[in-house]
Amino acid sequence: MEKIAIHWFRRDLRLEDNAALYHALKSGLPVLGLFIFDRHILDKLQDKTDRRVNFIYQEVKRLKAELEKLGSTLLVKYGFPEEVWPQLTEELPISQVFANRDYEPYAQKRDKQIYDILQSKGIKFTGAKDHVIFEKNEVLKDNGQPYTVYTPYSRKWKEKLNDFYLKSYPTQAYFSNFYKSNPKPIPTLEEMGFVTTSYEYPSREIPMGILQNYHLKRDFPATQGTSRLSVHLRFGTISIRTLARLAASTNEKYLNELIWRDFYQMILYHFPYIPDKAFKPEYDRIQWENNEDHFKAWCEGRTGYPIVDAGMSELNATGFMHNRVRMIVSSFLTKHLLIDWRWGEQYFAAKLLDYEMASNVGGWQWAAGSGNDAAPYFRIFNPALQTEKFDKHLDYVKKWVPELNTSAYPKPIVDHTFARNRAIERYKKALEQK
Ligand SMILES: Cc1cc2nc3c(=O)[nH]c(=O)nc-3n(C[C@H](O)[C@H](O)[C@H](O)COP(=O)(O)OP(=O)(O)OC[C@H]3O[C@@H](n4cnc5c(N)ncnc54)[C@H](O)[C@@H]3O)c2cc1C
Repeated sequence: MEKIAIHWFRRDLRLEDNAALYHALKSGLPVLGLFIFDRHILDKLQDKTDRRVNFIYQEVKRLKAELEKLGSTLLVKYGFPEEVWPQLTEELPISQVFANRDYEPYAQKRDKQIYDILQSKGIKFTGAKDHVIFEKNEVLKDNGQPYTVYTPYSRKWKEKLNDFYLKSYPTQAYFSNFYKSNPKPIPTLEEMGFVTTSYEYPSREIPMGILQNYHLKRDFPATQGTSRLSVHLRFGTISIRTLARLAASTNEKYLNELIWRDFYQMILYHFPYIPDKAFKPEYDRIQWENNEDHFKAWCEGRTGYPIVDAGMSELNATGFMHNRVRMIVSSFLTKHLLIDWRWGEQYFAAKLLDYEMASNVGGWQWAAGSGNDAAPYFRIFNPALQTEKFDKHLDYVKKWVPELNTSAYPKPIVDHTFARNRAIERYKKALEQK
């Protein structure tokens, strides 16, 4: 059998404008696509109807069908990558492997392990940048250190941006280089321990009208003012280059949000301890209340604070929550309830369709005040004022909390003024400790 190259799809579930796939297709070797349902990740998911798994499954099937139309196929495996790869190298004449880089700590460890396995068999493993516009050390301070504050980072990011970084990889021109194969079987979701659910995922189309008016509407959760593309950026079902190119020519505010995404990816890469520890260590001295009843009420949307409950109810029902409301509920958990931000981060990790470790940890540490460029600890969102400003007519609240103004709706679990003062005192005490 002739030598082949493998393109290992991970968070880049598309054929068009895909960096590593482009390099694979130009390698001169026939290219076979591979996707591994990774048991290190799947085994930890408790909800067997998990929306993310269903989403990935649907997209993997789409990718497989697209490849089969081109006379190729997608190999789909279920297992532990460090066991799947040695097996594949026995079964197939692999000479090179291509994949796009992933900056999460687990992925970095996994890729190093696979790199070593492949190297021991004389197989080259080539990585490419695809998930972000600028990665790792591409945007650094003048002294060579990573930025930890967003504003100067974004300034430098914009200075560095040019057409080269936004250009699409024209993979289509090389589609004839896919390895010719009959269709291969794919394990069912049920065989992998999950249940197939029907759920309508946000569209993969880029909503140009929303991008144009983004700066005016993005903060109002009752309106469709944001793009809802987060799940597609997370799994690479759209290309960040395509989106950033459109953003750069349409709406700077929208581009700024994409820069936040790059920023948090870069922060996680340079500071891989932040999923577990405060970026600013003194914040790990805070004495959290960690009241389990309060945490349960927050998770279930029964805090008696309508905007908080609406957000949690939207999250539980759909796997999505509007950014403004994410900010309010995370501030409420960490400040009003004095519950460790890691509890909230974990809850979001279990529920969010667009869960992305870098952005989620970044968002939570921002809310808790412990992050690299966080809200000052004494800035405590007032849920009532936030509602007045961003959901004046209670359209969002009423949609998600229909029991509002009935006897079924709970009384507030903490008093706002009491909670605010308690948080300021508690934070101050921790930060003043030597
Ligand atoms: C506590 C907290 C947790 C969060 N967890 C996640 C998460 O797990 N995954 C995630 O993708 N985003 C997260 N965010 C950021 C943000 O809320 C979502 O990206 C956004 O709500 C997704 O909706 P959208 O696609 O309509 O966003 P839009 O407003 O249309 O923004 C476009 C894209 O920009 C990126 N983006 C926007 N805001 C941010 C931000 N603050 N940080 C990083 N990227 C951003 C996203 O990729 C988003 O899809 C979190 C924010 C907070 C405050």
